[in-house]
Amino acid sequence: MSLNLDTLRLQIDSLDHKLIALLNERAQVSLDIGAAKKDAMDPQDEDNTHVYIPGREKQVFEKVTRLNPGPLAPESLCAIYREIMSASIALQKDVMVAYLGPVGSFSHDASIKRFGDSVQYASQGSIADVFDAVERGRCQYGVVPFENSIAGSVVPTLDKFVKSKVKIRAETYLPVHHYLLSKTTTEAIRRVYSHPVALAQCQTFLNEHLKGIELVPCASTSEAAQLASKEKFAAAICSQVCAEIYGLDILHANIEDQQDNTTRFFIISDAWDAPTSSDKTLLMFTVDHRLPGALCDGLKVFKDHSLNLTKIDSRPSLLRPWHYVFFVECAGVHGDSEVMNKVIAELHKFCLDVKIVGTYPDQRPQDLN
Ligand SMILES: O=C(O)C(=O)C[C@]1(C(=O)O)C=C[C@@H](O)C=C1
Repeated sequence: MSLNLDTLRLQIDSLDHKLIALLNERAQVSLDIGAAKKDAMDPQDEDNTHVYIPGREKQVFEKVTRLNPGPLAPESLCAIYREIMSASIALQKDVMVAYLGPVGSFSHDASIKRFGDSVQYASQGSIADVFDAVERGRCQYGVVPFENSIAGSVVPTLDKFVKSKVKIRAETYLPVHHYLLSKTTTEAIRRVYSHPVALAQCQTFLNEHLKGIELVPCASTSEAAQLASKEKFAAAICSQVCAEIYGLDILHANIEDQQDNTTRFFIISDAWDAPTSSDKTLLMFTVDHRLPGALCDGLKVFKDHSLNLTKIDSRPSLLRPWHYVFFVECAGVHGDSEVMNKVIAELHKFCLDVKIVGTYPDQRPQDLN
């Protein structure tokens, strides 16, 4: 038995030898890719080289899943590759990612799942601060929540897109499970902290277990946990990891109204990336309310080009009173394509302030496609 175990461990040692050599060989190629990317840039602009290529990463994950003969679970192999590519990014360039913090927020989780452990992260106090960090160049990438499957659009993110110059470079979907954390018992809670979008996802639970208790909106779910940890009779609705980070007890698990609760995040930056085999594009335009049927005419442009709409929303324009900005996302088209150029030109006939907010590889989970 013990001889067998020793022999098997020798086999693992020998395989690790080969794995380490191969991983470093891959890392060397990645460094060469980094140098090639820099070479392709204007020397004045080298600092703006993009090392994070979401379309290429999607291809790598698809390839790895396809090639996997087992017994490794596909999720395990993808997690390993997440870290391989994270290290690859860090070798090519120091990358800083802004997220809505503090640590333990769902934005933090989404960021780590997207960029891995080898890049650096900068916690921000609000969604607006994430946009600012990217716009001012303090961070090359930022991660912001865009919409939730129960609570709908995240309004501060939509409103920032109206004024900001940042572009959407990638999207990512995160399954979201909420926990009620506290230092006291459910019966003794006097106040519940959380992000308004998280509170909206737990209406049924709150009505059943904490009816009439004061609900305090916060900038993030992890800030809620931080605040609850400083009070004796407070609780937070947040992620499970906040229990350990902020020293709170788990009183109730999975308290969201629907178990398939999912939040979509955008990775924002100063530029989007080249087309892939399957992209989506988010556009924004203002409708001239003096023209009857202007919105209808605007939407017909997408129909005329056989573009499937995957999201539509509107917000007050913030630039002109009683004008509305419409956000329209369409699938199967890249922002730099000829079709999109035609769509933009036609939209200009009925709409004001037409702009592409971003274009990114379609990352919808299989069951949403
Ligand atoms: O293909 C590239 O452009 C790379 O930089 C290589 C690589 C990888 O390690 O596979 C690393 C980072 C990118 O986000 C995508 C892929």
